[in-house]
Amino acid sequence: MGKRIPKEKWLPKGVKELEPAAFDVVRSLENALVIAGPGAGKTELLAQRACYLLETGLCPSPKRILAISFKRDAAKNLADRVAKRVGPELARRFDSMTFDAFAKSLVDRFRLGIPAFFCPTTDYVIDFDISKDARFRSTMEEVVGQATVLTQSAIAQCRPNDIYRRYFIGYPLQIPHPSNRTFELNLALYVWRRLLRGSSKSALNFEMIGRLADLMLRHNPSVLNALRITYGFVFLDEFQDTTSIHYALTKTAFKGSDSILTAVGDEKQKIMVWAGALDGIFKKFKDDFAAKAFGLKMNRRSAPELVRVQSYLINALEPDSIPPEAVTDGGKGEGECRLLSFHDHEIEASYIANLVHKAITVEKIPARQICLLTRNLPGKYSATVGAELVKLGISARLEDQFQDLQAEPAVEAVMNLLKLAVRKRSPESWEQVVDLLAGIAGSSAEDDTFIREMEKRILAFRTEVSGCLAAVNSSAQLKEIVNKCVDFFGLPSLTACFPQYEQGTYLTDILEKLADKLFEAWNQTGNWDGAIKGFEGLNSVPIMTIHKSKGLEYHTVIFIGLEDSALWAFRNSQNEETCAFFVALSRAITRVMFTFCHLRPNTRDGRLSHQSKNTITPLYQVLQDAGIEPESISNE
Ligand SMILES: Nc1ncnc2c1ncn2[C@@H]1O[C@H](COP(=O)(O)OP(=O)(O)OP(=O)(O)O)[C@@H](O)[C@H]1O
Repeated sequence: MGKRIPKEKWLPKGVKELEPAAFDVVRSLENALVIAGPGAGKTELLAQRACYLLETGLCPSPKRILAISFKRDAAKNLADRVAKRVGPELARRFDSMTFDAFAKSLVDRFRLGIPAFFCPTTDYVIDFDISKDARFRSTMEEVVGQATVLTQSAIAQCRPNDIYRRYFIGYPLQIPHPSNRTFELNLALYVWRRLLRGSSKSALNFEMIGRLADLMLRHNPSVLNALRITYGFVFLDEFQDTTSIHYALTKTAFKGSDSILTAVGDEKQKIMVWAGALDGIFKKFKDDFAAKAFGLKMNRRSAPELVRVQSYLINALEPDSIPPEAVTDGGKGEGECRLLSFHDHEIEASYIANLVHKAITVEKIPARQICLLTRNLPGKYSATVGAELVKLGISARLEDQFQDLQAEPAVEAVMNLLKLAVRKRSPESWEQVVDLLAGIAGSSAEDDTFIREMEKRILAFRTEVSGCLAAVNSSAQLKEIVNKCVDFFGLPSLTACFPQYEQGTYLTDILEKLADKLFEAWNQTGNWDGAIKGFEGLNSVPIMTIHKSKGLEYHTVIFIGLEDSALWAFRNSQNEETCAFFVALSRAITRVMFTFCHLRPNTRDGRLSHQSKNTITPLYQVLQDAGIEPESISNE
């Protein structure tokens, strides 16, 4: 175990300095709310704070830190940053997960503490479609006749979305149910019951799981107490996107406790309103948790020119806010923002492909650092560019199929073993495998006897897997090897370390996906090293939606389709589409481009359609105010 660092001697890790306000938050022992713009270092601040609390002993064993993020890759990213800095032993007390994973872990571990009416079966299935209109209507129809009031005609009068919004999302579950139930509440309770008990396995979505976790905590003071004692510190990243369900759970879990909460967020990046992000969440948090507010003024991500352009948009979104300051000696260059206008998507594709090619071959920017962004439907918007890139020998891939998968700890564990089997040297994988084995054995990765024993095991296993990989010629065979890797750690041990794998078929599903994707990559490259790199996307240009790009950053960002039809929900300079545009703009470190095509295949039937930019004129206006004029690019 490393030595404790005295509080006054502790210094930030891996960065030269922190803004004074950020340093104050890192060392704060009261609830805090950090509101700051993109690239201000909010996530970094949380990572530093975790190091501070763990290394100085302010979060002493067995106390833990709970960090909640919105996306699995963001949670993993934060966990990795902390582990790298404090080492595996201290990092074991840093639990970084999504809200959904947190709620699910509570439901899975304390399922029997959920009052009987709402208690799901152990093997419940996750069903993302429950709330879809037609599906919810048919579940409503399935409860016809279960109570005298539940007649077909009465149910037909109810709108599925209203019932779902009011009683699945908006209504804190209660036991006993109020006696003066309205018809709608009655119906909703029967629908809950149907989903919980209608077949041998309950069907739940994550919103329902959030509600059940909240209910369980409200009914089990001992579990609530244990949770509060365990988590002395709680971090909430991307707090602007907190939904009513997430917030209710946060309040039930930690309001009035001794746990110290740190929330960080940016109202201008609020792009989850469609998913239920709460209005006025910062004020609610400040009031409910008596949190002290902090602001950060730097933008440490983007080059000065980009920070300058961003400040015009910030002014449109939040006229009263103070413009951010750029870091000028950050080695990012001056920065470049361009607005490109094309006659059609083919000219656009060839221009972008050439530009990406030049960036990779001449400027030596890694493909992974060049991101193609779209508002929605990235497969459709990037299809022509993708084909052009292939012609130039550049691989590009849709990240949505990989992002979550790669963030899974089981996938990381298996990939580390495969890397050891395929590559002569892979010190990072070696270290991570040893750390995981040490975690499983409850041993120390610095214990010599343990290390020697593990080395022998790993070396023998690596030889065995290496032989198996050489003989693979089907995805089924690869699945067997993947399972072998899981057995190497031991399934029960792995699930004990990562309780998310205890319930249902989740682990099997992700391991199957891993084997399929890896096999696909092997088919493309013909060798296992290439397949691993292909799976990890190390040599591919990532393609994703703005939502998937949250929290990420790239040297170059190319946003395809700054058009009315892509940003169809745009209403004014302060609505969610403007925030989405802001997120896109602020992902770039050095260079950002937005494209417009007069003719582009529409996303419904692929026919060429005329595109307009009338509704989103205010966005163009902001760019123009910043001095960014459209460049008309013709076919050369
Ligand atoms: N104190 C610092 N010194 C140097 N670099 C920093 C510092 N803080 C953050 N960074 C770097 O700046 C970039 C942005 O940091 P981070 O992702 O934490 O910002 P953020 O505020 O969470 O951004 P966003 O809200 O846009 O996702 C990262 O590359 C990070 O490593």
